[in-house]
Amino acid sequence: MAAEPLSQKEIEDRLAELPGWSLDDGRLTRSYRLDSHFAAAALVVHVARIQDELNHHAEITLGYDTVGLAVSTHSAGGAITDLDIALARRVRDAAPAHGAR
Ligand SMILES: C[C@H](O)[C@H](O)[C@H]1CNC2=NC(N)=NC(=O)C2=N1
Repeated sequence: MAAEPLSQKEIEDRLAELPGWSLDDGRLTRSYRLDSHFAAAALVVHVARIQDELNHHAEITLGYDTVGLAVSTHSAGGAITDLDIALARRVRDAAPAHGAR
């Protein structure tokens, strides 16, 4: 079944449990800072594994000590759906072990 677009209120309710995540230009976004470039790259690899498990993929930007994520659901016309929320929750739970903040 195709994922349904979330309403603004549903997005806001879910964002309340996703510290640092926000809605930016219609995409769910978060930027993390890490202790080194290698730590940032390791987070990218970890997120890539999560994304393949979920079959849902964000645009990822690797900087010197930063990782930027931006996601929406292409198959829902670029809307925010629970697939985006599920990915953000998995990343939220995985990031602290990398020292991401
Ligand atoms: C065929 C495959 O299921 C789709 O292309 C998946 C892959 N990853 C995806 N990622 C995102 N962000 N949106 C999608 O609609 C999507 N669809």
